[in-house]
Amino acid sequence: MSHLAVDQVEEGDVIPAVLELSNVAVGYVRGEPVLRNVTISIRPGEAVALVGRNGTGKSTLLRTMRGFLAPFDGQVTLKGHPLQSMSPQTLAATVGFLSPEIPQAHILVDEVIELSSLGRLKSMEQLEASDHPDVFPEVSGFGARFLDEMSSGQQRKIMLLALVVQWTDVLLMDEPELHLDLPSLRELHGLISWATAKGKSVVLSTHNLETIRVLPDRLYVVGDKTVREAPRTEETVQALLEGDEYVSRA
Ligand SMILES: Nc1ncnc2c1ncn2[C@@H]1O[C@H](COP(=O)(O)OP(=O)(O)OP(=O)(O)O)[C@@H](O)[C@H]1O
Repeated sequence: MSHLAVDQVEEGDVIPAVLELSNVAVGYVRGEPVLRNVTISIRPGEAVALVGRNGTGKSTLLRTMRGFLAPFDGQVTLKGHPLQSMSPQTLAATVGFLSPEIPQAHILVDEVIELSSLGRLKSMEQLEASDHPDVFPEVSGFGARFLDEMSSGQQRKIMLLALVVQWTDVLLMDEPELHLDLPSLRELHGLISWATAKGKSVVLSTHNLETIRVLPDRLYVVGDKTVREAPRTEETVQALLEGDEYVSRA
């Protein structure tokens, strides 16, 4: 199934979802799902944020979207195909995943870029010379540095660039703001907007107020063992600040 490029879409067109969850129940112990009745549709070129209190299931949902966790019930489809039937190679080539943990690998940044881009780019220098999001300039000269000899924020920036160079249709980010300083938060938003402008879909979990207020096209609140879409309004933000899991529907 092919997808329309974002600039080919006209008003009234029905844009096929790139990633769909239908009535999904998922968790770690059968019979005790963390989430149930989850129905979500992610379209090309949109940024979607998952918000909600600690332990409600945002990471669980992202892991399900990446195929790391199989649903107990319901179905996840990627570009119209059941995700569970896809090969690990196809899945990895279609859905990228940024984990909140930083890999403690003694590996050069140039190697991270080369491995992540499957050899398309050999170095940070080649990344800089290619079509790329113009962000995080302070790590641009870090090609010959080791990942595990950098600060947490610097590592996070490299991993964000590594996610982008995978060139997947879907980018999943579990709390991408972790360790970033305040100016870098704006750059993260720039990186995500760059990706969505290229037709990529971004799904991220976040506890960051600025991200929630300015970034996502759509917002899903995770709570009460399920997921609800909510409008990106100040009213929703206030409800989230008060810990109200019954945030009104969009
Ligand atoms: N590997 C695991 N095995 C068993 N239970 C788990 C595992 N990982 C998470 N859980 C449980 O699943 C529930 C949801 O956890 P999850 O990490 O998805 O929450 P979250 O919304 O991402 O939280 P946070 O905002 O704190 O990152 C929690 O009750 C948690 O204890």
